[in-house]
Amino acid sequence: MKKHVVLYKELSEPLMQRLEAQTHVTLIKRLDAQGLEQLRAALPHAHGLLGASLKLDARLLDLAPKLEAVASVSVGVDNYDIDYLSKRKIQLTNTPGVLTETTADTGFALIMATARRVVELAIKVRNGQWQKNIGPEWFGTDVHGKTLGIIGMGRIGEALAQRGHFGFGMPVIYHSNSPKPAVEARFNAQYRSLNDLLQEADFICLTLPLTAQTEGLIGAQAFALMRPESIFINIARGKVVDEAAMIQALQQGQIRAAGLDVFEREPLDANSPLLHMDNVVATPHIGSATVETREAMARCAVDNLLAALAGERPANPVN
Ligand SMILES: NC(=O)C1=CN([C@@H]2O[C@H](COP(=O)(O)OP(=O)(O)OC[C@H]3O[C@@H](n4cnc5c(N)ncnc54)[C@H](O)[C@@H]3O)[C@@H](O)[C@H]2O)C=CC1
Ligand SMILES: O=C(O)C(=O)CO
Repeated sequence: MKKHVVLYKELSEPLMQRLEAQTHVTLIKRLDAQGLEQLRAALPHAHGLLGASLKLDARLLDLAPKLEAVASVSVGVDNYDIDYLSKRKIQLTNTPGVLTETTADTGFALIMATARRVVELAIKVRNGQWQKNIGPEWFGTDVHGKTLGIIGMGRIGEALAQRGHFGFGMPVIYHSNSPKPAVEARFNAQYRSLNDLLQEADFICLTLPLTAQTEGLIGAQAFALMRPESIFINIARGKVVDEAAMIQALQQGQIRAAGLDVFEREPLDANSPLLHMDNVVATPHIGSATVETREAMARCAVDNLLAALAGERPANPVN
């Protein structure tokens, strides 16, 4: 008998065909109010779930007594109650690795955009404000040769270090759970305490997961340690940062600029002060959002789900 899978993310035709060949699929196209209703109605029959961007807590999981596996189309797993999934012996999987390079590209795009004021100045050109040779008031700051600070030296942190070290001649300093000698050797990187990194780095980049330990890690005290010429980049998760403290740091000139792909609440509120600051580049959580990478992530999630439902060990177990 085929098992029942609930998808809350659309898949490409080839992946859909693969999944449908082996399982009964219920597709929920959008997680709006109606989609959530459909999800609740489908959960009692579900053996497998596949999707992203849904807070999957005990309340929802309790609607799914037959659930065996959840395949997240993401590397971050902060949306899942992992302890409860484990207690219920439900296999959670994620998609590490396949999105690493693309997400590091996004990080570097934010570094370049903030340092060279790409978005702010492109808007001025579009608005007809470029009417004479530009002066220092439109100058940016160099990226090459500046100190790159990475908080969370994992897969994406390393890919960022690679770009900074080999591509831009940047000295790399990092803070992580523990020192990483192989990374230090490869990128001539140096370990720092969190506070030392915040004081020393020209670019402070977050590439660590959202966990109970990292929630709110970068707050008012952390921004107070940064320098007025520092640029803050967040491609990790919004809740690692105290957003109100970050807004205050930007308003008071405690830091030069911020490049933000993730926010405390997503989508970002249209009234957020961040949207009225020339020195903020805000993107809509596009870290892994390329055609190629999103397909690779979906393929990885389908592989994981089918393996788990077949009683095999999936390639990317989380619990
Ligand atoms: N903006 C976006 O679209 C994307 C965001 N992400 C986020 O990036 C995160 C990192 O992804 P990967 O590099 O693949 O994960 P990873 O597990 O390879 O790296 C995370 C690193 O952070 C370190 N870390 C964990 N807790 C820490 C703490 N309390 N203090 C210091 N370091 C700590 C770990 O030791 C590890 O080295 C994901 O969990 C996800 O939240 C990932 C992909 C796309
Ligand atoms: O994979 C993740 O964790 C993301 O944030 C989206 O790619």
